[in-house]
Amino acid sequence: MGESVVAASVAKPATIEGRNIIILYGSETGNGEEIAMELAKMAERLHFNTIVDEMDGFKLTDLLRYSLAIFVTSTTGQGDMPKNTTTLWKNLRRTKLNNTNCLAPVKFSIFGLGDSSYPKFNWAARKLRVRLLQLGASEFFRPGEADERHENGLDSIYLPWYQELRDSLLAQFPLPEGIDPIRDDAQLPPKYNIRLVPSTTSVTDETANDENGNGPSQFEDGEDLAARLERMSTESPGHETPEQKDGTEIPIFPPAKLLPIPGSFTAEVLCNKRVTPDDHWQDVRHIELEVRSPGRNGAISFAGQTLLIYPKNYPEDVQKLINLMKWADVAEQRIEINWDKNTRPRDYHFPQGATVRDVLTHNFDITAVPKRTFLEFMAYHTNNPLEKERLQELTQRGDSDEFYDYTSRPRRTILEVLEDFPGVKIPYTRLLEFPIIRPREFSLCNGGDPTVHEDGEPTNVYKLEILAALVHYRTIIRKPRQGLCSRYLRNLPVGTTIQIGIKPPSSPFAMDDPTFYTRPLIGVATGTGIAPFRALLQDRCLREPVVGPTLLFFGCRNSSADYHFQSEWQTVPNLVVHPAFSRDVDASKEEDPKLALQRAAGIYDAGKNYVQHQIRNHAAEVGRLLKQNPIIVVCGNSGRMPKSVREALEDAAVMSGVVKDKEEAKAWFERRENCVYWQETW
Ligand SMILES: Cc1cc2nc3c(=O)[nH]c(=O)nc-3n(C[C@H](O)[C@H](O)[C@H](O)COP(=O)(O)O)c2cc1C
Repeated sequence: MGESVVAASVAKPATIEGRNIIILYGSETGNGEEIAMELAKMAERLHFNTIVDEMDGFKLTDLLRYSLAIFVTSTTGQGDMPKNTTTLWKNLRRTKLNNTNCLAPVKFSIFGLGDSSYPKFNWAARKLRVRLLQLGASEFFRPGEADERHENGLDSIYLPWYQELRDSLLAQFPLPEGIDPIRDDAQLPPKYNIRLVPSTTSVTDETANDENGNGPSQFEDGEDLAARLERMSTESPGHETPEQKDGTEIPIFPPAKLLPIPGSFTAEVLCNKRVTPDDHWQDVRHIELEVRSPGRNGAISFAGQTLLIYPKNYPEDVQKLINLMKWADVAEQRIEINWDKNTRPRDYHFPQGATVRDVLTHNFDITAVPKRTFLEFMAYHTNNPLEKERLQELTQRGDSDEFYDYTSRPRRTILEVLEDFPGVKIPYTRLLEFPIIRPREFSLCNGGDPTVHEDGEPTNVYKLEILAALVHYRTIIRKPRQGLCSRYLRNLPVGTTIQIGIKPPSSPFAMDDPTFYTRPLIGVATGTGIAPFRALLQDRCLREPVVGPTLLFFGCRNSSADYHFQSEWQTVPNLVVHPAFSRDVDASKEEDPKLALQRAAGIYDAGKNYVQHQIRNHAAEVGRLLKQNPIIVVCGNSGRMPKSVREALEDAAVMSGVVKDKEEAKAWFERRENCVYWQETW
């Protein structure tokens, strides 16, 4: 029933006494976790008894039980360790461990993930490595440092490192005679078991027992999802279905079922308004949410915090996958998932009483661009030799270009890839091989006091606001693309209850430090990067009657299209704004000989006026604030912007006489006693 028509061969690793490895990861958005999982599979193929876990899931003393350890960690915030490393990292740094050599038995290697546009590139991995060495651990293999900025992203460094690590493991820890590594064309057994639950059975797993008694796949009007999809497919196109501005149908919105995610809560959508003109290239939404906080009335500050939104798949996409995989007969059945001991990933939260259709809707990102490991997995589940061969070719680790040309560059989705390989039939028992849907992060754009007041009294209701740029573009194969969350937000109806979370600020200073409100602030923001800056300004205005001087450099395309919150700036005390419009070119200015000279010196570029040009244009103002121990906040797109801005600020420091030359300027911005530098780019 719904089971694979393709019998993939499964090879179990041998149990070899003492051949243990532990792979510990720190990850914020899943890249590090993905790499850790892939390394674990590689180690299992080499017959290591392998454990993979978040760093926080692990005690320092337990580390000593493993002969080998691989650490994988990204860097987050301002050169910080990811949240799921905090406890282990704190324990490792305990002063009483200094000079103890307590990790002498541990042989380790470390792989860092970072982005070289941040001033503290790969600092988390570097700090961790230094501390492990200080405590006496030794390296069995060289460290790796991947950079998101490379042409093929993290893979440019990761793939060769992976290959060398594998060779090194085999050379240093050879297999006993008669045991060979498990070949890549044989599948490893899963660490979980999925079974269908007969409808009369009561199960104790979190996937069962819907407390509210609601059918898991029902709309608010009670109509069953499967029935509605069936009805839709027999209706003429457009019938009853409203149209979007571009003439395409608005698809049925995903059901509002909530997931049992610890720390998350619900919010009601109050407003979902497009703030850029219809003919502007980008659809930017101002979204307002109402949150009820039981037991808490009055002031609460959200400035600098990040809102997490949990998007869902559209029913039509889920149906497409069900048809492709031939899962129709199991789609509405409840499932129970059991994990091998100590292998349950912490971020899997299935709806109560979940069916196959439910987990496909709420948990798995079926429109993500597939990772190499997913294509490898597909190869196990086709009987078509041509498909198998093609998938194996695409996933060769030595040649990442072919893989990128097929997946990342055209942004092909998992659904499309499965359509390209119709012979692939994944059994529902391997559902967990699909990538998990992760929450998307948005900086809150309101601060101050977001409490809703009634009759002058504060209530326990709060308003949260975000500014979301929806991802929608055509790829090199001319296919229109939308991000999973962008599509979710684009059609999000007012009045819907959605699931959200809040992440604390990653700011390098304490937000409750009173000097934060009076110190000068230099803000550099591009596009929706203005969101956290607006929240900070609202906070500063509320808290302190004397707000420190504030200088804002804001970059966008046009003064008339995406100059967000322009009308609000006049009311903010002590604020000077210097916008930069990259597409508004004033032809008369181009003829100005003074500007022509400035352009030649890279100070003014009439064709492309970016924030970095404006920083240099106003070097004297910047210098005045630099001398007063300012907070500097840089928000917006990653890429070249953060580096160009840093260079422009260094130039401004030289031009205004704060420092003597560029070299001194570089060191000046690093010193905490001169300024606090906070970069929030994505
Ligand atoms: C808010 C934020 C802050 C970041 N800060 C840094 C940083 O200070 N240094 C760095 O090298 N990379 C930084 N990065 C880049 C991440 O390390 C990189 O994107 C990595 O692939 C994320 O992996 P993960 O999904 O496992 O967390 C930052 C990324 C984000 C989104």
